[in-house]
Amino acid sequence: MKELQKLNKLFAKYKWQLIGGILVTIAARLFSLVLPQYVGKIINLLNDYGSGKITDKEFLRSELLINIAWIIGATLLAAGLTFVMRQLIIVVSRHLEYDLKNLVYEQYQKLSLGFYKQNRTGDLMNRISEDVSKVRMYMGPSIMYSINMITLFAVVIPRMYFTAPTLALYTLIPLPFLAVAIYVISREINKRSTLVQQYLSNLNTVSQEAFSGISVIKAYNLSGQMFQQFEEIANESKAKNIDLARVQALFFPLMVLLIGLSNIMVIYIGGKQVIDGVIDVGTIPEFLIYVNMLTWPVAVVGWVTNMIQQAEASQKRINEFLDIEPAIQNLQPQRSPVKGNIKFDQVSFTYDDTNITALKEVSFEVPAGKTLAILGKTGSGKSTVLELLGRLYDIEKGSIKIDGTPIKELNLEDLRAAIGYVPQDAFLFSDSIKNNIAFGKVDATEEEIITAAKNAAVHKNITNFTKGYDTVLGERGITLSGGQKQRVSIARAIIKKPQILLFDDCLSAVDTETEEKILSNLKRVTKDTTTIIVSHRVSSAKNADLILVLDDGRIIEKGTHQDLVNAQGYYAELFENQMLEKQD
Ligand SMILES: Nc1ncnc2c1ncn2[C@@H]1O[C@H](COP(=O)(O)OP(=O)(O)OP(=O)(O)O)[C@@H](O)[C@H]1O
Repeated sequence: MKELQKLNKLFAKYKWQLIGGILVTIAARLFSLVLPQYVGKIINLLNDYGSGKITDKEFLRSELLINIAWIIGATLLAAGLTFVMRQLIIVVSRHLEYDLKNLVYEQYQKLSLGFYKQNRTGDLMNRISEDVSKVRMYMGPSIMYSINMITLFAVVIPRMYFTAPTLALYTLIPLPFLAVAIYVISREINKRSTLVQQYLSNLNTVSQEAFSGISVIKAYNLSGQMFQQFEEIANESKAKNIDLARVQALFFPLMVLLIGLSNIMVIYIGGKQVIDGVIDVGTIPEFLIYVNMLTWPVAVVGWVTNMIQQAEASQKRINEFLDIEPAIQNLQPQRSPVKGNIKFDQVSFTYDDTNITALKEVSFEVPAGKTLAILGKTGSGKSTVLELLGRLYDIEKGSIKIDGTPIKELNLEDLRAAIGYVPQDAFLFSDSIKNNIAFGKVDATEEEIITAAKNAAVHKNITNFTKGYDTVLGERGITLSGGQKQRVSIARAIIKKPQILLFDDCLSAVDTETEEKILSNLKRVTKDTTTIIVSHRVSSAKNADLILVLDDGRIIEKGTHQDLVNAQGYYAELFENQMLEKQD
């Protein structure tokens, strides 16, 4: 139960509802005890009438009516209270589930990119859905059934014992066996359902990948092979489901068998005691009802024990993530406005997971409002410079300052709010184009959205779609071309009017003419914005105030376009080649 203790903080928030739920459960159980006693009384009355002890029919009728009224009244009350009990405890467990999901989601958002590299998305999804659901079973149903069971035992067993001690003993003998049997079976059911779940998630992964990559599968004529792979997993999944069904099929027959045994004990031992005059005949139906009332709670002992064990295991997995200290922390509670002067001083950076040193002693400065272009071969560290500026990773060596302050000392929210980042692989949500652009500025007006799209040279493309800005993208919508995606992503960054704009090779999929148009628009609308353009093309870099050429994490050339052309190095060669390509 150590892991589950973490939930106590959440429980505290709903303590009054929970205490209310417990009291209502106890009351509901007490009222449900009226039925067996009054059924016993009715049978005794009828027995007395049959044996001639009662002769007054009117008296018998009114007595029966009174007893039946008691039964109806108490049963209705017990039913009403059971409803309130579920409303309180189960509803609280849904609130707790919601709180726990939010807690995990909030933590996920705080965790760094490094965390996401180390953990698979499927695992993150599982912990926030499957595991949280299992913990909810502990927070709601197990608590409710446990209280129910304890109250019922505390009241029914003494009552049985005082009414007929020997009969009580014989009746109760099969019940512990039932508890153990249910425990064993439900443990087996859980083991097998976990396997079924695993196969189901394999099936989902295979089908999802197949559907996402349907164009590649068709182009390479791999449909048959993919189907075979699917069929193999589907067959294994079917086998696991049959295994599960086999054990599940044992659950109810076993319960019926053990209840049957208890019932036979009541009738056999009870019948003998009635003949010997130890108990009256009404005790037999009274006990039969008790046995049936106790069966489910007894079975629940095994079931709940299992549920708690599973919740403990799930909470352990959730705690593993909740206990991770986010690698990137906000160390500055005060607001820190950003102007945009960027200075890298001897910055070196190694990615933890690959151990690749992506940047080696990199130093440069970009005054606020100026433009820097970074060129270099693939893998030379260009994107890393941008990621470090947004504090997606923290550096160990050197310093990165904005407006003279080390970025770690800036308020993290303000820093990120000041940055408009267009990543290499533009990610667009399955939503309208309008909302995808407004993602950069939630309260953007229609006019702002259109202006941003015009500046990103994508307005015309958008208006050509029948639904214009309301066109839905992604799975249920249209697929944009690579270049259109990049430009929508640029519109999203510039609508934010940030102090710093970071473009990671985001003009690679547009033709040079459109590239020129976007760059000149950017120059106009972002004249006070510090801009860093990462590119493979000289055309994107040539007008920058400063150009860096990176090679294997080091700066090998640095200067203006003219400086670097004169230097006759990598940049000059690239420039010449690209000029030649243009002429071809
Ligand atoms: N998240 C990461 N985890 C581990 N290693 C990484 C990560 N991102 C990049 N690297 C490694 O760091 C080095 C620099 O990568 P980076 O993406 O900065 O290069 P780049 O110059 O932007 O390349 P490209 O032009 O192909 O985009 C590469 O060797 C890359 O494999």
